[in-house]
Amino acid sequence: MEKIKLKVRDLEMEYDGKRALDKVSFNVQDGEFLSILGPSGCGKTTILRILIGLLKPTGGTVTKDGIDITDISPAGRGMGIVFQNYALFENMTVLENVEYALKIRKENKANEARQAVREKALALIQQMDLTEHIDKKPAMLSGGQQQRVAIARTLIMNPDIIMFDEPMSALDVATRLSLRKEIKRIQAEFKTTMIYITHDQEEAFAMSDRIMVMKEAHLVQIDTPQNIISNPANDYVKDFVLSNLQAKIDSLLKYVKV
Ligand SMILES: Nc1ncnc2c1ncn2[C@@H]1O[C@H](COP(=O)(O)OP(=O)(O)OP(=O)(O)O)[C@@H](O)[C@H]1O
Repeated sequence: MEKIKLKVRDLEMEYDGKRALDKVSFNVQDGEFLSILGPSGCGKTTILRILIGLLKPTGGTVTKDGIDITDISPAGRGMGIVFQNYALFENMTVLENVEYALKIRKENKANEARQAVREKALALIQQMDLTEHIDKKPAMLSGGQQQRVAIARTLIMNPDIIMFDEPMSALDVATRLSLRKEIKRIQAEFKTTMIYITHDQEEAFAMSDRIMVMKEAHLVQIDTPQNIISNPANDYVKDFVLSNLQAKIDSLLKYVKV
């Protein structure tokens, strides 16, 4: 039976009297890949910052595994986040970046714990295909490699939910495609619940179990990619989601010989 991982109810956010979220409610299933899709300024990042605990909502609740976490600090939520700009420590090597958070947590423990942290970091670095770059600083890596370091650094904390805030927007097309596969592989292997913010329709349709479409502080539709295509909630969904995909299909069809 499906289990609800996150329950979001009537989420509201106001910045200086301006509404950025208006009564947004949705569930995220355990192990699900949910994309939040919408144009710039519709409230995607605001939702993510509230879910992870960096921002306190002006109204509504967030429940994880049946426990109200609305007022719990980010560190106590067991969630990880991967940012658009990687947010790596520039003065640290790949290994130091990946180890950092877990090392801090276990700082006062025995050498044995430190050894365990090292082993876990090495295993993740290998899994993310970064072994040859282990002693390099972020500036010496490509954008895709830096994003893989950022993902390894998140995974070392064993989060049961990982949020991605437009993680591919600075990357070229080929790197995006390989990182998409990598993220889906991690999801399958670790059974992690993933919430993925994007304004790229194709990315959302290629990766998601369900897509949540937003417009101007409101949730417009949340459903599987198939159902959004076959049954868009309104003209906005049809235009924003589908016409953009159609434009891509049309441009590809030019290359098809009939
Ligand atoms: N700290 C803030 N102070 C004031 N207004 C803010 C703040 N953060 C966001 N907003 C406003 O709230 C609305 C939603 O912003 P948000 O960043 O959540 O949108 P978004 O969908 O993530 O956009 P983008 O795709 O451009 O990142 C926007 O109108 C934005 O200008």
